[in-house]
Amino acid sequence: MKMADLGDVRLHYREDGDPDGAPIVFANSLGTDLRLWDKVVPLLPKGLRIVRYDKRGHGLSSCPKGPYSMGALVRDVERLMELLAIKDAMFVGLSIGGMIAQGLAVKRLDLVRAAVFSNTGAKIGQPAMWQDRMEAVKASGIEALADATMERWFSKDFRATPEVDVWRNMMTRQPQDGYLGCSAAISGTDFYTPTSGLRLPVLGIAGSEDGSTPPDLVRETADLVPGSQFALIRRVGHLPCVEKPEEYAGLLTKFLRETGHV
Ligand SMILES: O=C(O)CC1=CCC(=O)O1
Repeated sequence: MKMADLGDVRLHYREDGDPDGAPIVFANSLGTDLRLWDKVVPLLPKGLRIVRYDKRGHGLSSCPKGPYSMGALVRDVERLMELLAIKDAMFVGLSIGGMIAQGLAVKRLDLVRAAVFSNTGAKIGQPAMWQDRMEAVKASGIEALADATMERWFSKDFRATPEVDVWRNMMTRQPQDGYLGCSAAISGTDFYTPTSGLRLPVLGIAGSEDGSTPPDLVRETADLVPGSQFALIRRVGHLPCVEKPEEYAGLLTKFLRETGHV
């Protein structure tokens, strides 16, 4: 376990693979921590430097007082990558992690050589929806959102398995202030214009049963970047890396090869 002290925040991160290999950085979604990628990491090609981290207010990272801005979330990973001397990475971001990927690529193309916009959007939901969600959490805790969230995160088949409780517990055990802080950041983000200016290899990944960022939104977001690719994983919800890790890792491996990372 490693902790990066970035001044106003301490980020928990983990490195796997070859420290001298081509870097791939993973950013996870609202209500999850870096274990989101546990099933995918062992399926990636050997020889990569694999870095994942808990964004502020999540997992084992510190939880500064909110609300957070998307700019702060982007700055956190920018500073983490600088600290770890990582450049030219493949950046894989899921949901809010995919927003962080867009923001980081816009700001620091030297850090991001290629990006995966997984189950994300240039804009996710409407401010009124996020306001309702934040009020429900303030009134009754994250638990109040858990049942509806599992329906967005997972397909019907997966929800019938006992594993769904693992992810439900992960969500409900995130710090409430971290969940609220990141919700505020999503609510305030509209990347349509900046993402349209990006010029780098992009792969959009969507889940056919994603109740949070439906395939059309992911495709529309990837399409903002000329030459981007799009892949649909069938019979999965918002977290395809959990439901179909082999297919997900297969898409990443193909993209890593095409972009010269392996
Ligand atoms: O909770 C959800 O609906 C899923 C989600 C939206 C943004 C994010 O990061 O996760």
